[in-house]
Amino acid sequence: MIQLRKVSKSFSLGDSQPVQALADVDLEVQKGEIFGIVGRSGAGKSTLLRLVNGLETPTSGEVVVDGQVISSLGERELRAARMKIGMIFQHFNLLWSRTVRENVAFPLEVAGRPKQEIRHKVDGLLERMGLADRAEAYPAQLSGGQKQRVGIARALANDPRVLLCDEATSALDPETTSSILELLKEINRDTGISLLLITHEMSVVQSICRRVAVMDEGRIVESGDVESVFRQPSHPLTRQFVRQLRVEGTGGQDSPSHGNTVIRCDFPRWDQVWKVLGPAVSSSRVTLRTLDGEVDETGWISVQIGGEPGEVNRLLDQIRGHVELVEGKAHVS
Ligand SMILES: Nc1ncnc2c1ncn2[C@@H]1O[C@H](COP(=O)(O)OP(=O)(O)OP(=O)(O)O)[C@@H](O)[C@H]1O
Repeated sequence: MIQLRKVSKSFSLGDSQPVQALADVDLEVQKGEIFGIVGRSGAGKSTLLRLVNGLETPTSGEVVVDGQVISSLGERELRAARMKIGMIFQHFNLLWSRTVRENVAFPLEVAGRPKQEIRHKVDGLLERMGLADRAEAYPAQLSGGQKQRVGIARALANDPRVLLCDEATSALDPETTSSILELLKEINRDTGISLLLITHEMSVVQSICRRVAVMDEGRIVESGDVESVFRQPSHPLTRQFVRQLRVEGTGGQDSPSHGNTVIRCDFPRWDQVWKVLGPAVSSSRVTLRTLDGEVDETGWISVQIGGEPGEVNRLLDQIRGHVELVEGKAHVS
């Protein structure tokens, strides 16, 4: 569905040396898959997304979306192609002077759809996003999670084939992050839309992606199935990311449901962490935050579990199936 073939992008800044944001990137996102790209700040993730929706053109190489070479389309064709590529953002990018309904209607108005069709479509999307009763509210009157739901509804308005997610949960607390990720999973399941998301949070990748690519200095340094990459990370940067397994919360101000459950896990080897916690996290709506410890150095990590109490208990029950869990301590032998 999305292909990058030998894509490089450099930016020239006056007389200084050009900045190489992407170098020789090959990437393929299949139809209906959820693909994650992780990397530190400046790795080139946003540039990659901007190339996919045609906001940037590559210095060399080719970007193909749904069979169309995005990088060589004329202005009018590009506008039409962009309608089939939805995008959601970390800071939502909503129109603040428009109501929820008007925000979602906006891309349909731009596409010149008839009024009646717009009304019908927007009603359906608001219903689907659980926002029907907030249709006449303004973005400033909504919570972060609700704002992102408006962003998602707006991105889906023209029935795109691809949804690009730019750090879509980075500004949200752990519980809201879980609900937004769950919603994205459902949308992917129900519509078969392909999702390409960029994030610096491995927990996001762990929760919803099937495959992942790790970027560093404009290059993809490792990629593959999430499970195998997490189990046996080969690049030092990937190891660092996997080791973190960290959810950046809201500046340490945890909601009550994110702060109550802390377990210390004794792991003889790093790969056990993924083996035990990975499947449990994938099948429940929880987030994990590593508080302390390094498996390689201390032999344990302490993990704070966030989410609804029922979901947290479900995760603990699943862990119990694999490890001995005694008074907040899990042992793997
Ligand atoms: N329009 C631009 N002009 C000049 N340099 C740019 C431009 N856009 C990006 N860059 C440079 O390209 C490199 C990659 O930036 P990019 O924003 O793609 O990284 P990123 O991984 O998304 O980082 P972050 O997570 O901080 O957003 C950086 O060195 C950045 O300064």
